[in-house]
Amino acid sequence: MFFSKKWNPDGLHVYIPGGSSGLGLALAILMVQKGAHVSIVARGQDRLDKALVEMQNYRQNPAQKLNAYSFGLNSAAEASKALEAVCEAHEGHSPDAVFACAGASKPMFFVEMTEEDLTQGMDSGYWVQAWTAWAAVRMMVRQQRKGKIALVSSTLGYISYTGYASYSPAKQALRGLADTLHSECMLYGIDVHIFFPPTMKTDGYIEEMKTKPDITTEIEAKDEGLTTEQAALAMFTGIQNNQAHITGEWITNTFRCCTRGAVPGNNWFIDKLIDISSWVIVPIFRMEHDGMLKRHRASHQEYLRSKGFFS
Ligand SMILES: NC(=O)C1=CN([C@@H]2O[C@H](COP(=O)(O)OP(=O)(O)OC[C@H]3O[C@@H](n4cnc5c(N)ncnc54)[C@H](OP(=O)(O)O)[C@@H]3O)[C@@H](O)[C@H]2O)C=CC1
Ligand SMILES: CCCCCCCCCCCCCCCC(=O)[C@@H](N)CO
Repeated sequence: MFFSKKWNPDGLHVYIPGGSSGLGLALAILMVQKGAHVSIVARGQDRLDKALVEMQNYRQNPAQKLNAYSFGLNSAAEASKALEAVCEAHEGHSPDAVFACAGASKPMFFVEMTEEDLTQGMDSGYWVQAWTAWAAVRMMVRQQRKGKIALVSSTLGYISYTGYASYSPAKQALRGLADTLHSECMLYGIDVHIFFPPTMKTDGYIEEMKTKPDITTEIEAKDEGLTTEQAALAMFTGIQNNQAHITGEWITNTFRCCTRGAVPGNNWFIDKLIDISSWVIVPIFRMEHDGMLKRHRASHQEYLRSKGFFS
């Protein structure tokens, strides 16, 4: 609304699952800089400890509660336990905002994926955030408290290409969950957002490069990506502007506008102009993309042979 005040995290409790690294850590630091009480959760204690030390450097006042807890988040029980631990330092009150950043990807060719690769893709792309959303919304509703929930998808939550058969479905499922909750949580005055970041050079990115097919890297070469600081700021700005779907650069924003579904857009007029531009831009992307794949056929056969796939 024209006169409505922008969301201000100063003095609020912000819970960031996946806050020990990458986007989550950049967002945690940004929230500390804005005066929020910040809790982060991840599995690895080392990175949690380092992250907490870094967050302390940005503290605005001595009253800010900055906490880190080690939990896995892959099940309802773990996500609930993590949430309870996080709320203990806040008289058991539900967080004012939950920004679910945890996630991982293991890009590979579909034909090389095992059953475990595919099911783990849903665990570490979808359930790792979905269970937190489930636990947090239930807690907010039980306590009759309002709040904000933001999930983190990816450009691959809108589109996909070779290599992401275990990851893109999970990120697209997160979009389905966010759009459902955007509607359902109106019953409770809880705002729901979802962010679609492009490439960010994080620890997670270094990890995914270990298995990523060359052809996937080649397709992604046109994506300049964002630093985690830029991405965190884009996510925060989108949340402040109450955007249902948030993007941080033009490529993903184009896919947002031409894959728009039925949630509110970000600008009634400009979104349409971008949608019209996609009528030209997307076929150009696709021509280039399809050409790359077709040119890669012979060397892919060679690759599969060298891996013993046919024997
Ligand atoms: N980097 C990129 O190019 C892109 C990333 N994204 C998405 O953005 C989000 C952040 O990515 P990025 O910053 O690169 O990731 P990082 O790998 O750098 O950080 C991921 C964070 O999540 C935690 N985490 C991962 N799995 C679990 C789990 N099962 N339980 C608890 N905590 C977990 C990690 O800690 P620990 O491992 O110790 O548990 C870490 O704190 C992810 O959802 C990712 O899919 C989207 C688009 C592009
Ligand atoms: C069929 C037409 C396809 C056209 C493609 C052109 C667009 C290229 C930009 C893609 C950027 C993707 C970033 C995703 C990062 C991500 O989520 C992973 N790094 C996992 O973490």
